[in-house]
Amino acid sequence: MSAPKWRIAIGCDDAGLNYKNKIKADFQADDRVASVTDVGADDKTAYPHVAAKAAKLVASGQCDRALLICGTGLGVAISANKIKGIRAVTAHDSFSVERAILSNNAQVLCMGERVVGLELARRLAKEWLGYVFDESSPSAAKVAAIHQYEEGEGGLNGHEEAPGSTTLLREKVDAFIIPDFVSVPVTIAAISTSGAAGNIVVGAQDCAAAAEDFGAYTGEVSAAVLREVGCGIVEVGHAERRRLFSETDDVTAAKAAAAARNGMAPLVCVGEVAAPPSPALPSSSSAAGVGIQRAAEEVLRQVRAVLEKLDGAADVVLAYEPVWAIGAPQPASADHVKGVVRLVRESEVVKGRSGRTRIVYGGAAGPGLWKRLGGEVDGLFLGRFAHDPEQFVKLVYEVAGISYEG
Ligand SMILES: O=C[C@H](O)COP(=O)(O)O
Repeated sequence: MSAPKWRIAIGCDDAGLNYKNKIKADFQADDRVASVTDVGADDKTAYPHVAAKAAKLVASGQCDRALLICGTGLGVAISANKIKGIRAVTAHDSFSVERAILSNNAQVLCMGERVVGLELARRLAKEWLGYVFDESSPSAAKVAAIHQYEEGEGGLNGHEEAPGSTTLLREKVDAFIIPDFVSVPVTIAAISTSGAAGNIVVGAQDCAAAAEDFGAYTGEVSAAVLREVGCGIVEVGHAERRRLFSETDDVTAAKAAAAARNGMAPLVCVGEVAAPPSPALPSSSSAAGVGIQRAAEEVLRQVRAVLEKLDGAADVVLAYEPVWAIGAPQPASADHVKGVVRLVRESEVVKGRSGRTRIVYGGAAGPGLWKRLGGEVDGLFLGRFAHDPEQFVKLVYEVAGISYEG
């Protein structure tokens, strides 16, 4: 995955003003930092208010992390931790700063101007930018357990988790929702204050194709802006964009690159236009084999066009959506999907990447399909079946392999 660029909130009380200003200037000059939002204070604002303001920016997804300075680094941590979803720690040594991210995925680091020297504080803040929590590490389940307690769902006997808990779901499934542009901020806000906080990534259905993130592109919504409001994924090249808005593979590639350079996963839609000659026939039949081969050739042309222009280290999700199956009563046959996905996965353009490449299936995807696909795809891309919230939740359970008890 390409190195993230952090959107940082920074704040202090009157006892931390000097360090805050110095570290703020360091952040502004650091190319690992996308933005610095100074929540104050340079007056007598009491630390709880400053800390809560910064923590809320993180909880809402407007910032990725916060750095808070007061006299000891204690009051600001206590206050920030009162905001739901926030893990704030006080740390004044290199090891603790590292573990705050790698073990605890703490989004807020607090330091005390009366405790630590300025140069050490600056060095620790610099080191802090270099750590990224690994969601696949053993620490992820423990961080999820913290969240679970926050939700008042400590689990059976206060220690174990009930089957089907959100912690288990989170370990097994990466879920995302991509509403229309106007609904993106409200969706992010709703999720960040719900029991699903941290479990569902919000994204957008499109972004601008411009090579620059800022400029005179009236009416366009840039990937930079989407990242700023808290998006984590951007869909590009949906069949409707291609058909109704004449979007080419080049345009799709430019949009995918824009998403990736802004730290979001491009969700690249690809799929053959025409239905295979005999989709009902088993894959062993030559007609079905020809259908798979033809579809894979068309799909691979689209995949190559995007991946060849994308940073090989960027994470990407390929949504294989046969155009003829979108909005259809039934999805493509499992044999067809598996055959095409296999050929895409085995292609040089995919195998040669160092970033994670996940392939999901879309097009009338609904209940029962996941099992039929036998683990050969990495997920489902839901359309109509996700419009009903209960159905969506049921399908997430189905993919997680956990029984749904409603
Ligand atoms: O954007 C969603 C997909 O195109 C699939 O839609 P669908 O599941 O309703 O066929």
